[in-house]
Amino acid sequence: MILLIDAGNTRIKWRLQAAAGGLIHDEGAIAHENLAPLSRLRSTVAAPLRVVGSNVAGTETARRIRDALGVEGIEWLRPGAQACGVRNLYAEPGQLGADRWAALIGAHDLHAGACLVVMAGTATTVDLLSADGDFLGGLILPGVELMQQSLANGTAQLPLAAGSFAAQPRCTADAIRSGCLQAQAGAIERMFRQIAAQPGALCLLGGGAADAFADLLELPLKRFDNLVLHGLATVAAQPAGNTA
Ligand SMILES: Nc1ncnc2c1ncn2[C@@H]1O[C@H](COP(=O)(O)OP(=O)(O)O)[C@@H](O)[C@H]1O
Ligand SMILES: CC(C)(COP(=O)(O)O)[C@@H](O)C(=O)NCCC(=O)O
Ligand SMILES: [K+]
Repeated sequence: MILLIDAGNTRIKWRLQAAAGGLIHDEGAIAHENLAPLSRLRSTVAAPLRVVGSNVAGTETARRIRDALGVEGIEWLRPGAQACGVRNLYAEPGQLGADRWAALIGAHDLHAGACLVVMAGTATTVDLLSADGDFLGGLILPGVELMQQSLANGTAQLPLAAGSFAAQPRCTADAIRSGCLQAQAGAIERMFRQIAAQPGALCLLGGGAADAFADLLELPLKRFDNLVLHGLATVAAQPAGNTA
């Protein structure tokens, strides 16, 4: 059995499957505060269990996950210069978030053409992947919630209110919500222009906040909620994956 773990800044997503490319037994998402579901999971799985993960939530999180699972050897993905047909063109490949790296590997495995890999999580990342597997570069934006919070935190008059999207917002709450959603959608559409002319160019969208603006996007779009986990499975299926 293999357990795949995507530890993000808001939540920890996990998937238990028979083998790297095998049948999915169970999956879920949990808050950082309560890792008990991972301990329960471990106790229901007959050993041996291989654990492969990506973590952008810090070393303390890695330690807590290890303790909750009661395993020593978690194979954490380390972004490098290349893996599974994807080449990392970051000036310092190791600086790239492990979740972005896994998602790019997952995207390249799923889609033959150029794609824009968008993950709407705590932050929103918008990453360009060429048809031949080059990660060309990408954006990091505050996620939808962080954008709204930053306005409430940084101003006297703006509340953290539940607004709705409007093309022409006419109240403060709607203006905030619409501004944050348009910022996300606009950044994504502008990045997509760089690959739009290529045959089969596609935007792959995932992450917990994707529903908030998916409908606004005017581009070829495919929702894929577990791109990071799919990428981790792709890495795990390699004879010598780029994990440590
Ligand atoms: N049940 C939920 N719990 C937490 N966040 C959620 C939930 N549903 C939607 N969200 C949104 O999804 C974001 C977290 O998405 P996720 O992909 O798990 O992020 P990360 O990988 O950064 O942990 C939150 O910022 C929030 O906007
Ligand atoms: C950009 C991120 C904060 C996104 O994290 P998330 O929203 O998934 O929790 C994460 O991928 C990260 O810490 N990256 C390291 C810096 C980089 O990718 O350039
Ligand atoms: K993530």
